[in-house]
Amino acid sequence: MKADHTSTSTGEAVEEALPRVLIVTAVEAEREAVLRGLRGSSRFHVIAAGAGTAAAAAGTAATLAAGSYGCVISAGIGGGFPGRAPVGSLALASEMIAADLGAETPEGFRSAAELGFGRVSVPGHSGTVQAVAAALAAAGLTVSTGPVLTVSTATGTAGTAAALAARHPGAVAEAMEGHGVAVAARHFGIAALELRAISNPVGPRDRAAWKINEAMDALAAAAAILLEVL
Ligand SMILES: O=C(O)c1cccc(C(=O)CC[C@H]2O[C@@H](n3cnc4c(=O)[nH]cnc43)[C@H](O)[C@@H]2O)c1
Repeated sequence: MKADHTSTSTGEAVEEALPRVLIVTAVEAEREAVLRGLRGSSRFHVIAAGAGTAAAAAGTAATLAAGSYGCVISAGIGGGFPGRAPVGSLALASEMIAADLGAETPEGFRSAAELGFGRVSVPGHSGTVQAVAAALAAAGLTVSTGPVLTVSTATGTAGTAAALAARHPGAVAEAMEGHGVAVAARHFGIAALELRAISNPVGPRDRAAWKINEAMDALAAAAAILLEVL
C-alpha cells in the first residue's frame, strides 16, 4: 500500500481512493498516541479494544464486519527482548505468535501446533512489513523486525524470558494482543501487521521502571510514518 495524494484547485492535499487502515490498540492512552501521530487523517480508524487476545479479536472482527479496510495493525506498547529491541525503540512483527497457546507436559511446554490442534502463528504481510520497516528506519527511528510474541501473562521473571527466547529464537518483543488481531484479520482475508513501541524489557518485573511516556512518543512518531507509507 502506498500513499496516493492529489491536490485540489486550492492546493489542498486530499487522500484519494486509498484503502482504509484499521489500527487496534489495547488502551485509550495508546489510541491517543497513535492519533497524535496521524494528525487527523480520516483514512485511519483507531480503536482501543481492550487488553488481551479475546478483546482484541472481538473488537477487530466487529469493526471489520462493519466497514471496508485494506489493512489492520495491532499497535501499542510492548516488552522488548534484551539485545534485540531496546526501550524506546520500535518492534515490527514478521509474524504474530500465540506463544503460550498449548499445554504443559512432563517434557515441558508444547504449542497447540505441536499438539496438532491449531496454528499459533500468523505471518505479517511481508511486502507491507518491509515497506514499513524501511520507512521507519529512513525516518531515523530504531526498528527491529522479527517475531512478536502474544502472551496472556506478561513475562515477569528471567526464567520465563529465557524460556520464551529459547522457544522463539529471533523474537524481538512480546505484548498481549497481536495474534488475536491477526486471526480476526485473517478471517476477513485482510493483511495484518503488529507494531510495538518498547516500554520495558522482557524479564524480571519492574513496573516502576517502565518508560511509558518514551514509548508513547515512539508510537506517535511511528504512526506519523504509517500515514506516509500505507
Ligand atoms: O500505566 C499506564 O500509564 C499505562 C499506559 C498505557 C498502557 C499501559 C499498559 O499497561 C498497556 C497494556 C498493554 O501493554 C502491552 N505490554 C507492555 N509491556 C508488555 C510486556 O512486557 N509484556 C506483555 N505485554 C506488554 C500489552 O499489550 C498490554 O495490553 C499502561
